[in-house]
Amino acid sequence: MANSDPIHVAVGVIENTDGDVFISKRHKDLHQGDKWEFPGGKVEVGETVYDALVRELREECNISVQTASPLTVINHDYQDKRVVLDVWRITSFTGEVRQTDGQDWLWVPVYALGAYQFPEANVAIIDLLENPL
Ligand SMILES: Nc1nc2c([nH]c(=O)n2[C@H]2C[C@H](O)[C@@H](COP(=O)(O)OP(=O)(O)OP(=O)(O)O)O2)c(=O)[nH]1
Ligand SMILES: [Mg+2]
Repeated sequence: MANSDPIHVAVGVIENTDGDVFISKRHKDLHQGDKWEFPGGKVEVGETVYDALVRELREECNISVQTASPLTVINHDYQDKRVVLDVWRITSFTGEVRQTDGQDWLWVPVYALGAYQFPEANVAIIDLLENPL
């Protein structure tokens, strides 16, 4: 188990009107590189997780989150790093979703998410999307 404090990450599940979910591919040099992810990033000092969610989705996908609801919180130990993924479903936003930093991106129907390689912590998120409580 990694000794350092876990990294708190705000993660957004964005759905379009067809019910497809936006995913993008992490740069190969990053932690968990070359895997698909939901947009998001680290909560900074002095920020709430919701602030971080809004900021990251503006930075990474060019949208203004209007409302979002908490979906789940995933604690995961990658051995080299521990993460707490604070996952939100984006319930309304303005702007047009686009990838802003050159990563590959896709809209994928929920039932097809299983065909993409995500970091291990995402398995529980995808399971929840496929089988809502
Ligand atoms: N954004 C995101 N991160 C994820 C997902 N699944 C998962 O395990 N992670 C992990 C990978 C990283 O260790 C961490 C997110 O860190 P990050 O490097 O993307 O954070 P960031 O966007 O703030 O990046 P940076 O400013 O530090 O470059 O969470 C996911 O679906 N989305
Ligand atoms: Mg990020």
